[in-house]
Amino acid sequence: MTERTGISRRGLFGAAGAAVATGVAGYAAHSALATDKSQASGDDGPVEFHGVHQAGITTPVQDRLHFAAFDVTTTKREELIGLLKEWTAAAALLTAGRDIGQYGAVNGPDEAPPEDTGEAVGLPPARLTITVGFGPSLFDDRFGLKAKRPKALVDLPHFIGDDLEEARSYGDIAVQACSDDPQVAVHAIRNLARIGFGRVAVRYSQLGFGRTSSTSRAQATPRNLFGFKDGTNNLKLEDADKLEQQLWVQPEDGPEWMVGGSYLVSRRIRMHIETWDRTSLGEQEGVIGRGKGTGAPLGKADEFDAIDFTAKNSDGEPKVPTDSHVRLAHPQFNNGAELLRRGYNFVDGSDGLGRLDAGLFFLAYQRDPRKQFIPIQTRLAKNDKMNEYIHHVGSAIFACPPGVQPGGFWGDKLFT
Ligand SMILES: C=CC1=C(C)c2cc3[nH]c(cc4nc(cc5[nH]c(cc1n2)c(C)c5CCC(=O)O)C(CCC(=O)O)=C4C)c(C)c3C=C
Ligand SMILES: [Fe+2]
Repeated sequence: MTERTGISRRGLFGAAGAAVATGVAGYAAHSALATDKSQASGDDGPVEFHGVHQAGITTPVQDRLHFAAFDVTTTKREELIGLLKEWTAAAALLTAGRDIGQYGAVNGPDEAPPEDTGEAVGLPPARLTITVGFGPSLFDDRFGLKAKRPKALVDLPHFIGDDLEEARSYGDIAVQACSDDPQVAVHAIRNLARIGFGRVAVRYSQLGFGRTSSTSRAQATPRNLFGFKDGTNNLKLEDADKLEQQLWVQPEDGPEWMVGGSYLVSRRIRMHIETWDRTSLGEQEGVIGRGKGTGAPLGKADEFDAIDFTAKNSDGEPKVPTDSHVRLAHPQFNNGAELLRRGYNFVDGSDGLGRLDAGLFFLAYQRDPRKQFIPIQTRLAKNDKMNEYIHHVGSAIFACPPGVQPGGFWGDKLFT
């Protein structure tokens, strides 16, 4: 497997490039870029790629997303394994803020296409994480993986109101690239797709421009396109015990190759923001079950106050309505089940009917979707008042293996 030989995008002009005579002028031009920090904001450093768990799950949610689902087009198991090895090597470089390949974007021979597409030259790592998952369809007969399919990797049932588009659903392999810089996230997916040419094809991809949750108490809670704080009662990386209970696959769960991994459910959810925007503030708050300004549970003052489901208004009705989103999704009414949500807002142009194609690309990680996403969504699909303003148009589920150890590759234990 390729070692970390890639060229630093910011210190592009050191020893590695000196041996290559071509493109010397290019070095100077990019060197100027490399010292220009104007494109960076906040902590623009790298996130460690290797570890017990994959990065990009509990990592404090970055601002931008490029998500892609791939269909595997080769039928050869060895080619699939080769691809995962190449992807892993490339991802270790990309997340470190380095060009991929030996020569990167601008140091290779004139006669060949550059190994790296180049649009991230001069940009910092911008906390890029790349997270991979395997869909149920990868465990069909093609690659001898049938017996290795985890029991928890179920085909999601049809939920009431589902209006799924095949072309925006499912997929053999998911790649979630998150970064604080949209160009860095897009560069990652583009280069992985390019490496995969002839072995995988992009089935669909989704850009997300604003995070809709926080996965750390150090992060402020962002707002979704309904204008509400989203992610208040999310699983947070500081809650180590809860993460073992609710997020990471445990040895007793099996299969062995998934221990330390997690299951990802993605849902492309259209939000009818034009209708929402004509709805009164009181109605909006009743739909969510929280105040729009503070994010506090109805009847409470602070965002992080506990929700009191027994509190009543003077008319005897619950302050947090029985059909409100937070009531129906709360662990108290779902057998204790929780999710680690790290979804993103999207606006993908308009729908031809005078409405924005806007919504939430919902991403939720969990230990077992049979006990978490499926029962929660079943409840929401039946009773959630929010259903008047949303509909689900894309859906997928993936088994995300544990983290990669140095010298290993994504899903290596699956293929042993
Ligand atoms: C099946 C799981 C969920 C889907 C699908 C979902 C869609 C969805 N949610 C919002 C906005 C908010 N959700 C909030 C809380 C919340 N949502 C879920 C699950 C799903 N949401 C859970 C488990 C929770 C936490 C409930 C709790 O424990 O209190 C909130 C409130 C703030 C917060 O706690 O995060 C908002 C706002 C939208 C707009 C949406 C689909 C478009
Ligand atoms: Fe929600």
